[in-house]
Amino acid sequence: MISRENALNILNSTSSTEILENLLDLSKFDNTNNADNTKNTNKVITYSKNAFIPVCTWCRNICGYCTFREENYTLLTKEQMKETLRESDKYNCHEALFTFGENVDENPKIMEELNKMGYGNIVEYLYDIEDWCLNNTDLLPHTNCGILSYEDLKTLREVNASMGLMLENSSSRLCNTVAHKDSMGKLPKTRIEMIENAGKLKIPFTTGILIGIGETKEELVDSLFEINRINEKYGNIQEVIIQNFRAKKGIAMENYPEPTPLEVLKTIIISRMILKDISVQVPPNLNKETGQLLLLAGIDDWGGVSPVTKDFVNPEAPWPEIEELNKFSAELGYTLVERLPVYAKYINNDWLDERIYHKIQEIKRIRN
Ligand SMILES: O=c1nc2n(C[C@H](O)[C@H](O)[C@H](O)CO)c3cc(O)ccc3cc-2c(=O)[nH]1
Ligand SMILES: C[C@H]1O[C@@H](n2cnc3c(N)ncnc32)[C@H](O)[C@@H]1O
Ligand code: MET
Ligand code: SF4
Repeated sequence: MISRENALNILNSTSSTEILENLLDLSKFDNTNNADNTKNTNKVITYSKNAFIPVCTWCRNICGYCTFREENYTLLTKEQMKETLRESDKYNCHEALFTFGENVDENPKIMEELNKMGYGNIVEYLYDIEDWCLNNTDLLPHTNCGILSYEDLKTLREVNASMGLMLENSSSRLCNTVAHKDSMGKLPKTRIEMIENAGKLKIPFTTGILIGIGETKEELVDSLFEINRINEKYGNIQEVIIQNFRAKKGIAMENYPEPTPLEVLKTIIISRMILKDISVQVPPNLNKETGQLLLLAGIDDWGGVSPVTKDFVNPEAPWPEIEELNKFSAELGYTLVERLPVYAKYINNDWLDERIYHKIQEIKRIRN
């Protein structure tokens, strides 16, 4: 691992020689997350074929960068979700990504709708559809819905292969800025507590940082060290998403500059140097022009890509075709390999509920 000071030097560097030297240095940090540790030497880059299910678009937070949240919300019916899941099953997708607003049942209108359908809260509703998903399709649920309590995480572990929550950034200063001032759920302390609870419960976990939301370089570096600290303690972080802020019409941060390609590249370099035994993921739809350079800088995962649904968080950014991603990766000698929402090294009874473990064996039997 490098020091905080070294990481900052890399982010601050304006020398092309120095940046290229750091790229070469990456071979010393062969720390990718793969059960047999051969992923990097074998030049493998993974992705997960998924279905994006935006369960509900209301949210108790109002983040300055978000277009997902709607006051005039939609709460998907179970039938609507089943239809997407059935369709995605036909395309051999193996991940059902349930991403939605935080604590949506704090909204009394939503609670009323849930009660009418026979549910006491949103977690009961989610559990029910994820249970259906496991019984009726070959998709494995991954939930990313914001803050959940220890008890809720424990319940949802029974029906999820992995779960996720972006740390976004570890600095509470951002809670006084346009990014997070109306988002109590983005308080780093609360987010860190949930990621640690997932660790205590042995839930394979996805987290990440959102770069370009007004953080300083120090805050960016500290966020990566914080994620690594949690993983050293619990070993539950399977991957870190380096998500680049995208400016869009209608958000409070509409006129904020997006991170430059070089900022993203340097962030990937230091991520590889700081994060030990953790995959580094970059969404290909947010890095269409520069994705290949990020592969050069050591990313080893493209994240979820869907042949059926759009990215509801970034709906203006279409997914590349898997064939295109394949060509894109092959040009640098990388083989594109599909993975499940849970990484290989966590596929055992210690990290997965018995039912999920069995389902994965079943899926593997069908595929092989
Ligand atoms: O399509 C998307 N998928 C997103 N994903 C999906 C992700 O790429 C995959 O679900 C994971 O790699 C698990 O396979 C997230 C998952 C998380 O746990 C946390 C945050 C994200 C963010 C996004 C996102 O903005 N868009
Ligand atoms: C699902 C994840 O998507 C990210 N997210 C939300 N809005 C944007 C945006 N404008 N650009 C890039 N990423 C965004 C946040 O990090 C959230 O946690
Ligand atoms: N609302 C959750 C969060 O920001 C899930 C992703 S954004 C739609 O953590
Ligand atoms: S990013 Fe997530 S928490 Fe923030 S407003 Fe959007 S849905 Fe809510």
